[in-house]
Amino acid sequence: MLSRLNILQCHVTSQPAPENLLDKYRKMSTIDQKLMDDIDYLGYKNITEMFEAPLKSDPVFVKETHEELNREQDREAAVMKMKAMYNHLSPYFFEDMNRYEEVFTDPIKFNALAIPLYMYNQGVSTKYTVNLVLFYMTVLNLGTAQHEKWKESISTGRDLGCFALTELSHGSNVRGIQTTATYDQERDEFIINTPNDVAMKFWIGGASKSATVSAVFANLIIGDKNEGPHVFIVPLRDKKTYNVLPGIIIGDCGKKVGQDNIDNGFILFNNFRIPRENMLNKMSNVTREGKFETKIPNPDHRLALILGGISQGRILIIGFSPRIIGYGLKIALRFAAMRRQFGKPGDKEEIPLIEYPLHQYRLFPYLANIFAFKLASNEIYYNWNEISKDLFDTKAQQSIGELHATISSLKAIHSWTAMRALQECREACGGLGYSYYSKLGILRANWDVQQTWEGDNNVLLQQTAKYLLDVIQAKFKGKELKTRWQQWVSSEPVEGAQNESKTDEEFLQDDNLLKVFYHRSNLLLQRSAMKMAGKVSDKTVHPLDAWNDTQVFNLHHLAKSYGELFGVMQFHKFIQKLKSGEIKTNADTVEAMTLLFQLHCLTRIEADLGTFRDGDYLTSEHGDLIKQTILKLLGQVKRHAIALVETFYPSEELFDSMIAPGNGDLYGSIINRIYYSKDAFGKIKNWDQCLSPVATAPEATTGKSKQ
Ligand SMILES: Cc1cc2nc3c(=O)[nH]c(=O)nc-3n(C[C@H](O)[C@H](O)[C@H](O)COP(=O)(O)OP(=O)(O)OC[C@H]3O[C@@H](n4cnc5c(N)ncnc54)[C@H](O)[C@@H]3O)c2cc1C
Repeated sequence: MLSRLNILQCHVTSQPAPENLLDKYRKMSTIDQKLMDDIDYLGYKNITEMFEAPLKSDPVFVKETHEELNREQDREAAVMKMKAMYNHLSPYFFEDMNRYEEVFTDPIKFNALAIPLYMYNQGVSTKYTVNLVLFYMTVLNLGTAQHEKWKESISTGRDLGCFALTELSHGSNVRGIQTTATYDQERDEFIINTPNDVAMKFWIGGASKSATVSAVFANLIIGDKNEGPHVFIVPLRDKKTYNVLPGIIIGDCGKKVGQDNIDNGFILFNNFRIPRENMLNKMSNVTREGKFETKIPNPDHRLALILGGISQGRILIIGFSPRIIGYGLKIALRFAAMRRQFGKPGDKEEIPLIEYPLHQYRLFPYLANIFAFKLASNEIYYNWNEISKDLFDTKAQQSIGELHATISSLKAIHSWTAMRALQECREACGGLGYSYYSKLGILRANWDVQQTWEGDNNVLLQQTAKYLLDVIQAKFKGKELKTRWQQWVSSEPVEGAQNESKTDEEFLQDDNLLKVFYHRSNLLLQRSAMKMAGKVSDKTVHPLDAWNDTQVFNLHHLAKSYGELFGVMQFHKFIQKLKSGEIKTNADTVEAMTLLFQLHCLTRIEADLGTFRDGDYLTSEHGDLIKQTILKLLGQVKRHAIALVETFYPSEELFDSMIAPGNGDLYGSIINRIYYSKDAFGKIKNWDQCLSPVATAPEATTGKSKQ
């Protein structure tokens, strides 16, 4: 067998050194890194830097595309990496034990903390967040002083936590779960039980191999009364032997299509006993005498609050979506700058992909999305602390409801868009995008589940729609609701209204573009409300059927439009501050942001032109103007595209893609990586069986065939 060395010696580089196209495009614009950092880290870049240091220095964190592990090794590695991160971070946290709460309850700080691990490997980061956000935060939000020891054992790494809500037969419908926690007054214990196979806890991250303790959702049973789902801390494994405790069965959910380094498991409880103190009892409590006490008497409201307390996972998805799009785009746009295909006859060089309007149209709108999404998530992060401190205050339920409805819509819009963006980036890099070493496939496969967990997107949008209907109904009744973000809701009929701009210039004004989005959301909200009212007034129609029958083309569309409107509102606010000089930056950055704002609005309008044309709010001339302007904007954005993506996380040292090297040597990077990949020059293991004749093959006739 020819050794790698022989091959490399035989290899002759005959290509002249190509022009460094990446550098050429990079130098076309100067983007203000400080402003980009302000948007990204909201003043806490020092936290991000502290948490990325181990990724650069500890050899356990080799670059993802340089590892080719089987499933068990991959899972083992994920736990070890998580533990390594714990160890590296411990000095920061243990210097002041309040830091855990401070960082985990503040999404701005938590976002800054989580970015490095998340961009390094989504699976490792998930392991970390299941333990520290889902388990720890559940105890923090729903527990009391008696549960402090669990917070301590998780934060010191003496326990690994998991979060067990979903069952095999119930995910979105949490009320439908069947696991029970029955109070046994005689022994002052709860008996946790899985009544049948389909009620087994399923998909539980970390359960199958590593978690020692779980926050379990179960129906609280006292006597013969079911008080609905509550949360209980249930130990799972003996910490000396790591064996599953008697009375519990745990297994693995099998291979997944992404994040397969997480050991998702199923759990069955066979009358497993826990002390009464293990019930998280901030909202409801069971006394020694077996009396149920609750601060929130309405069981639906109670469950909503229990679930509301764990929305941190959702707000992380909202914030990570633009960052993952940024990673994908950094790969795809650098590639587009370096990769040439086709050219005019007689031209010496072929054309770089980034010059093609079609390529620009596929990728640049996602560049615009990034800013709309980052600004939208920042608005949520800023408001979260103030609103969530009243999470369990019944008087603050209007603002909690608004926050929840907005988060629900943004989680859906952002995670869906990120999924489409990663797919487009993959395709935009052609066959080389399909290579594992491009990293695009890894990002996409790992991202996919974000659309489903932390609340399925389509189900979450129903909650947004429900809130918006409540707002307009209150308006119709003349009630003034105190809202933060719903000033756009109008009870004046908008059906049949036309956009008021008189000229093309007026149409393209920032304020007018924002109005276009206001109009769409009002139109969809008023139509949905009318349709619902019509159905509900028909007493033969069950309210649930009325609700479901109003989803398609109405409520679902409305909830999505609100998420888009929210992003446009935040982007608009930001642009006004840039233009007025309230935010100071250089001319290139102002130009880039202004172009992207317009591109964002116009491509979103173009994608839903049918709705805007409905009732002639926009005319066909508007449609033409929008398309022509998009084309013009694409050409203008090109000059900023590479400079922009290069401001995004991660830095060069941690950036991991064979097809987007920062030095501009695309083909050198690919050849180098492929030549040195495992088994690049070997032959198939059972090669002798490849050529063994199939059982019924006739005798070899080579050389004897008739001519
Ligand atoms: C990799 C992975 C890890 C996970 N980790 C955990 C974990 O650690 N802990 C945990 O508790 N759970 C976990 N989950 C479970 C996850 O939260 C659920 O999968 C999610 O809530 C969706 O529930 P489901 O799978 O039962 O889907 P379903 O609720 O069955 O939904 C299936 C489809 O039906 C649609 N649908 C449902 N209801 C309606 C309706 N009323 N109207 C219209 N359409 C509807 C949904 O939009 C969806 O497309 C994990 C899941 C995965 C895949």
